[in-house]
Amino acid sequence: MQKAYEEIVNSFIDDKLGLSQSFLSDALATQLRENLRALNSGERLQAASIGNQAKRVTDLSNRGDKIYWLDRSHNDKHENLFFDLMDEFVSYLNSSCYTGITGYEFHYALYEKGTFYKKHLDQFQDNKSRAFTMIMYLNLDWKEEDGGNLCIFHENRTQIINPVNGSCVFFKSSELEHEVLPCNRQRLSITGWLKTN
Ligand SMILES: O=C(O)CCC(=O)C(=O)O
Ligand SMILES: [Fe+2]
Repeated sequence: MQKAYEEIVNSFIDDKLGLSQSFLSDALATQLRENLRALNSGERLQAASIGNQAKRVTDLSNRGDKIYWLDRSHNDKHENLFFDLMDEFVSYLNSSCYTGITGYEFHYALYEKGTFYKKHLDQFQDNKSRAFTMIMYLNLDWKEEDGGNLCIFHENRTQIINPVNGSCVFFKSSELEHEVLPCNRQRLSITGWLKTN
């Protein structure tokens, strides 16, 4: 995994946007995709909200994905393998880049056809604990006509990311505004935040 971690850190240093095309193994991506599909079939996903605590509201004009928080207490073998990978990545970041990450949170996200997430920043105004955003994609054979690109708004250009299976993006949650364009087919991912105190 060291190579994927280095790819992320090097592209983050160069460009504020860490990127690896092969962060999740095919086997783990397949298992997580199956988990997410099963949760969706069992109607376990919830409409995502915007805002924090008391200000939390569902607002489909801004955000149409459905989510489910991962947790080690689910005792799901594949979720736990995912957390093992995140623990390893956080140790790598803290030891090689002194990032001081003390926690994290991750949710599955499913965008049905026609849904999107308008331009936003991931850090809440009243809580700065989200230091880095990570997004990992679980979509096989994603094509241009499927839409659903992640647009990253840099100072003077927009970077377009395809939500390709196993790939990962990583950026500072307070820094880069971003948007998910409308999807023309179901779009699956895991999104999370690495936190500092
Ligand atoms: O799925 C993506 O590409 C981005 C998701 C996102 O911006 C978020 O959940 O905050
Ligand atoms: Fe976001």
